[in-house]
Amino acid sequence: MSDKQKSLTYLTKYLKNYKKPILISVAFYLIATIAQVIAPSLLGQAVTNLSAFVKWHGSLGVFYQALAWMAGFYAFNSVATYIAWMMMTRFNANANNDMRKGLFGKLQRMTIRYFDTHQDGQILSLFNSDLDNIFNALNNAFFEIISQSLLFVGTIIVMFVINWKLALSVVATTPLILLLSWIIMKKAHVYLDNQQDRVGELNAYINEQLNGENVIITQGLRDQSVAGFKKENAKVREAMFKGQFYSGILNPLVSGFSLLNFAIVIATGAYMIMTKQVSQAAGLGLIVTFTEYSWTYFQPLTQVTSIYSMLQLALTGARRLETVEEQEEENTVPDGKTILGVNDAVRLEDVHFGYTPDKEILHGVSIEVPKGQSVAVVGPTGSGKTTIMNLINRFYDVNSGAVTFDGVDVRDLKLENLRSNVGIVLQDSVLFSGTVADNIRYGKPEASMDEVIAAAKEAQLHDFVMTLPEQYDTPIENGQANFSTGQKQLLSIARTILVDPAFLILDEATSNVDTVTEEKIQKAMDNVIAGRTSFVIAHRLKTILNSDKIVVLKDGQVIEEGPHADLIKKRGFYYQLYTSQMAFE
Ligand SMILES: Nc1ncnc2c1ncn2[C@@H]1O[C@H](COP(=O)(O)OP(=O)(O)OP(=O)(O)O)[C@@H](O)[C@H]1O
Repeated sequence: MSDKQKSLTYLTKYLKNYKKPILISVAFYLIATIAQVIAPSLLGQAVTNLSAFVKWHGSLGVFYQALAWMAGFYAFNSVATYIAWMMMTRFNANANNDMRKGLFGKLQRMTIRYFDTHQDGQILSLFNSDLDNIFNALNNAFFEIISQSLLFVGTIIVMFVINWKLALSVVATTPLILLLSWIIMKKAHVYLDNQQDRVGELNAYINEQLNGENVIITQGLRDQSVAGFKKENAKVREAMFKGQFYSGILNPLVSGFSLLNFAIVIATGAYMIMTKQVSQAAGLGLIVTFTEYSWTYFQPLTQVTSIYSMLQLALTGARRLETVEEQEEENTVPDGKTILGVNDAVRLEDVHFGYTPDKEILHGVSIEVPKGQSVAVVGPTGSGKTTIMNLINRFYDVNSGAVTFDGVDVRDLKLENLRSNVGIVLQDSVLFSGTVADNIRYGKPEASMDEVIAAAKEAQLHDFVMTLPEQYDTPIENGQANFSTGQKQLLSIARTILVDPAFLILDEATSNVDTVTEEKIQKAMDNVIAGRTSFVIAHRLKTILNSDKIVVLKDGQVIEEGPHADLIKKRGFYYQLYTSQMAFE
């Protein structure tokens, strides 16, 4: 699909529900245009009558009558335009609302791959730049184009009906204008597209730097961060300048041509009077009428060129949003099977997987986590531990082999059913706005306060919550500053305990917390693991000594497995890992 088709597909999709208000507004614009197009001919009549009066001293009745009609038509034009504008503003707000909802909903259905490969800032700019551009264009440009097109066509028809020679003189320069506009618009289109892409990149940079502010400050990287910003900002400035420059020169160009046309119209009218094609009075009337028409005729051209950049930015936005709409969604397997807990085992069976086709990360990994047992996976950084978690939870699909729950391939399970059976405690726990209790209840909103407190106790969080000013009703402050990393992880464990998943994945993170918190986390983890089928990604071997089985992963392959004591006896890779870690404890 071409870029233009993409933009139109997107806009049609969201605007087609508003056919009725659009048609009514167009109808009112049509009425307004008819009034606006007729008014100048009345002005001409008035002038003809006035000049006849000056010459022959007849009656001024027609003059006053024409003036009154003209005022009436202009008033009618204002009222109809006002009604059309009101309807359009309302429908635009609703359509933009639909687009925002559509985008957010779509993002919620996207695959993890999309979020892994797109920066937050780029995604945010869809909301705060692209949708805004569409809103502005719909409000200020879309209907302007409709009304101006109607005015344009109407003016041409009326001009040719009144006097074809003068009508020709008005439209004489149009082919040249259209050719020049086409050339300039093509150039502007490229630069305006570029402008939006650069704005997206700048947003992504700002977002990344703000997220990494702690590191920037502690590592003394502020100058570097500002230098990076200046570089990205300069790209935006350059793209904006070029985009606005090319789209901006259209307007003065067309305005220049419209002035030239006044001269052409007056000269043609004067020529017609001098060559006696028309009487002096009628000729003067025609000149006044056609200078007015010349203005009305050029108005759409100047208007459209002045809003061109706005329109183009909206089309670019629509294209970028349509690209998002086309993205692959998570396959929810609506007709899939369901399981009720884990009754046998969760298995990885000869799994091969790579995030990209050219780089395989897991090379035939097989792991079995029998019901009720805790299996830990250890291995050097980058060996593929987190990748296994991503496959079990079906964030990604295997290239070959299978991940099975009680023998059922996860790809055959309803996604909702799979996720409801799996609970994950991540290293980086996220708290949402709301109270502490709301956050513990996150996965089970209907949980009673007693259940919340019991989960918090089991997760070793209760004592800390009792020290907070409003205890379980304490709001999570912006930026979650009232919670430390360790406390956030305890809260995340409490959340998981409350949901009571059949299968648990723990991405253990005891590395950057103090020893007291570390002990608490350890205790909470032991509590949450007890009696549950679980898979623990271990970074510190001390924490997994009691696991039923330890799987050692290296370069995407299982090289050893068994209980801690057996692996130590074996004196292989695990033994080396363990002894080197213990030396630092
Ligand atoms: N979203 C991704 N896209 C592409 N490659 C990825 C992605 N996530 C991880 N990788 C790559 O896959 C490999 C395994 O990464 P993974 O995160 O599974 O390792 P890990 O054992 O969990 O490491 P760590 O102990 O540091 O967390 C690495 O080479 C990593 O660069």
